[in-house]
Amino acid sequence: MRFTTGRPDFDLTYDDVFMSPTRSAIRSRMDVDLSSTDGLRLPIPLVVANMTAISGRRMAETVARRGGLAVIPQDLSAAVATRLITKVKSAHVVFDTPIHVTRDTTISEALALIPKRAHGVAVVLDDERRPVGLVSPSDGDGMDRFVPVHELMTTDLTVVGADTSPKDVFAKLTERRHRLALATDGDGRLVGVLTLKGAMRSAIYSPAVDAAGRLRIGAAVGISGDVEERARAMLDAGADVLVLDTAHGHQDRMLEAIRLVRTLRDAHAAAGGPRVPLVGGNVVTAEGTVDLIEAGADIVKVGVGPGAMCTTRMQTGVGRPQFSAVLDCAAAAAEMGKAIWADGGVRHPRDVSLALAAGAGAVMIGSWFAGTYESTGVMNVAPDGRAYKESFGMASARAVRARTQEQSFFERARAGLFEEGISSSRMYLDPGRPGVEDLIDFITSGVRSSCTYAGARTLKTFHTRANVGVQSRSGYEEGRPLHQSW
Ligand SMILES: NC(=O)C1=CN([C@@H]2O[C@H](COP(=O)(O)OP(=O)(O)OC[C@H]3O[C@@H](n4cnc5c(N)ncnc54)[C@H](OP(=O)(O)O)[C@@H]3O)[C@@H](O)[C@H]2O)C=CC1
Ligand SMILES: Nc1nc2c(ncn2[C@@H]2O[C@H](COP(=O)(O)O)[C@@H](O)[C@H]2O)c(=O)[nH]1
Repeated sequence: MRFTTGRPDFDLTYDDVFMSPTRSAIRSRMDVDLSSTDGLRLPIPLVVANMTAISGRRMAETVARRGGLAVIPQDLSAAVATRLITKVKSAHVVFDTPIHVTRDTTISEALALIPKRAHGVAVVLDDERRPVGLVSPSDGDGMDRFVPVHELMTTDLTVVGADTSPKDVFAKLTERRHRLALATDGDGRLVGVLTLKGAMRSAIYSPAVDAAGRLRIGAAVGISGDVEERARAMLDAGADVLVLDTAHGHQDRMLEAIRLVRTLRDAHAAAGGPRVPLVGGNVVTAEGTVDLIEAGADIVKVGVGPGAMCTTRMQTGVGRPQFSAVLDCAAAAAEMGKAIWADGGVRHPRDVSLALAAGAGAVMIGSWFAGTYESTGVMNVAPDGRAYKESFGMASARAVRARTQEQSFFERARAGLFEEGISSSRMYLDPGRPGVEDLIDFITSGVRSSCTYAGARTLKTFHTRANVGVQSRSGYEEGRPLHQSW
């Protein structure tokens, strides 16, 4: 990456910079290879932040099917995290996990379940798990809430074999003018569902899979509890990446934790398990990056204070504008043959492109994904009718209270003093992009386009070719669309 007019002597946020187009030989945006350059070779360079309000089973499955990776938070008990990893590992790599109900489920129960997934229906199963109907929210219009679904379900179904290709599913749905196909096994039992849009996406995206062809998932390990026990449990559960995560990653406890987990990971690999990459963070300096890599991190997580739930900078004055932090840490990691994740502060597709231009191997996103069907929260409806989910920071009073449940009253009260995140925020679902896959489409199409403007077929080349300028506030404002006349 180069600065058009030289690097300024102050640090830069994503908003402070823009990219100039350069001559390109790339004929189509679809010719761009979006594989991550962090050593994980994820088909798309997106990672879901290990935040309790965001990253759970549904998020992990859905994002991995489109080629990204979700990291489950450290605050889940080892037993819950293990069950979650097992479920993601047994999920189908193409078909979405269905919402299913029985014939006698009431419409009100079905309606409560449907918003948990983006496909917008519940499949009605018989006692043998064979599909017999579909219910969608409109089926409940004007109906008594206690009516069993078999009285109002649709029975005109498109059923395909679980080995049908996404393109064939798309063709069949188009021919039948249906929106959703049900995939069944040889005994007619439900395996999964695929919408028309899902079939199109499955033909475009490749899933992020492990050596055995199962969906990939990462797990976070905090540094305050029993690091060894937690890391061992996550390795045994089959996590594909371990993320050692704390606010101030450039501290001795983090370095000790990385060394310890590296030893466990190496023993796990020597015993025939995979060599699970270790991620450590968060830091914002080249020195921090070097120290974490020397301790054994394969990837360093970069970002202090840019997050949407974050009060660190206001509370402490500490942090660093994220574009410069990513640029310096990525350069330091690259010199050691390693990579970084740009973590936090992403609000538009352009921010992802700029982080990749600055050298990030992948980009971690939290709050933006909180306002989707797949985040862990319960769907709420505001008085104005807009759907939203509640999100909160991992260093908020709410998260600290949950994390310290086992500790004494004194320790809990003391921990509560160090609040560095917000405990409640409304993340509205974008009616045009209510699912995380809609946001992934939005982001990856933006990044594909950025790459072709830079004449780059891969993200490695994009980093080399990106031509970055520094802009004024009005330069940034000029680029914002206007939804009404001025
Ligand atoms: N990227 C970011 O900007 C930030 C991210 N977070 C996220 O919040 C979650 C919780 O992190 P965290 O609060 O570190 O909790 P942890 O449970 O990881 O505990 C942090 C440990 O480090 C010690 N510590 C020393 N200095 C600091 C410091 N400046 N800030 C925090 N801890 C310090 C703490 O001891 P003691 O309590 O005795 O001081 C504690 O033992 C993580 O997921 C983290 O990524 C939190 C804040 C900023
Ligand atoms: N200072 C704080 N940072 C937090 C907190 N919870 C999470 N985080 C960090 O934010 C990113 C995600 O950023 P986003 O802009 O995409 O939401 C996450 O990975 C953490 O590093 C917090 O309570 N305080």
